[in-house]
Amino acid sequence: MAGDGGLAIEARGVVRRFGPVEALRGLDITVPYGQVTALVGANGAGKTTLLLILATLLAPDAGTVRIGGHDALARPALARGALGWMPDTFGVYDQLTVDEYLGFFADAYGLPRQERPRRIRALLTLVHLEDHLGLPVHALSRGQKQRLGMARALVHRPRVLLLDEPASGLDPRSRIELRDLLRSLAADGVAVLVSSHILSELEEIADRVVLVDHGRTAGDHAMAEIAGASARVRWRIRSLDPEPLAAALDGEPDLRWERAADAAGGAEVGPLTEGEAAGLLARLVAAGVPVSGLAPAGSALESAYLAMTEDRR
Ligand SMILES: Nc1ncnc2c1ncn2[C@@H]1O[C@H](COP(=O)(O)OP(=O)(O)OP(=O)(O)O)[C@@H](O)[C@H]1O
Repeated sequence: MAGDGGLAIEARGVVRRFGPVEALRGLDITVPYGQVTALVGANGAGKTTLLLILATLLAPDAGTVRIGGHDALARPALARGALGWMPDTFGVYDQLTVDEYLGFFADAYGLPRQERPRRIRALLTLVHLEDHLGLPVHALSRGQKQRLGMARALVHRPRVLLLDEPASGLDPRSRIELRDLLRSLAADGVAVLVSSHILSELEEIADRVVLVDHGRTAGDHAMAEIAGASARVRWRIRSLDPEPLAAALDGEPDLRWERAADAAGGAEVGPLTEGEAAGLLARLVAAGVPVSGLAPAGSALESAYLAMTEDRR
């Protein structure tokens, strides 16, 4: 349970093959309670395979998996009771109404009958689908189905939440709401493990980032370490006149830079820390370059991801 200092997820040496493809090659991961942990990695790195194994929906060929303190391979039913799972594709049951759908899962998880209507209403309110009570699931848009999937994952108040690409079909407002929901679940002690390719969004949601590469864990970092002032990121510099900027950047020893591709002109430099960028800015201004802007280019997590995966391509 949350607060006992135990780990929500602890998987060691997980191997999974699909014929000749070794999707997971001895992967290790630990996920604490009360935090949002992001799972990132290239297409085919093994994220979905890992999430399916953690959700007890796919058996590994080797390794150990503990979910909420339960051995997920020996006692999958106990692990399932502790976890909520939101896959990247919405399942079947399209003919049910929204409340029948949630009622079905409430039944499956053994929620007391008298508690059910209140729980379903609370969940629909939580994901802003309260006006859709009684509507058939197939009448929902993709983003609305995704929000219903989130409600489904939370039906039994799990302490461990596994989400595969939860934001992919969501509009901007729903994304912000999802972010707030995940943060508040983590604040309540829930362990959230979320995979996504939208790194700029993960940067705002996650406390930790686990990088999966070719079926193994290739990095495990606190977000503060990646996105804090000491993190090295790329910077965009704008200048009223691009030529003196280019000349000054050419004169900087060891600086990596290239001209920015957009119409506004300017350059992209780095990766540099905030302090190094400030020093560069001071030198450019002192050299008379008409600098009109300096800002991080893209998200810090994107920069860190590119740096971490650079020599693995
Ligand atoms: N059912 C399957 N049958 C055969 N190969 C599979 C199966 N599922 C996954 N794989 C292979 O295992 C590897 C890992 O796939 P997985 O879906 O876990 O990657 P991913 O990191 O989730 O990728 P993406 O970011 O594209 O969703 C890939 O090479 C994939 O082709």
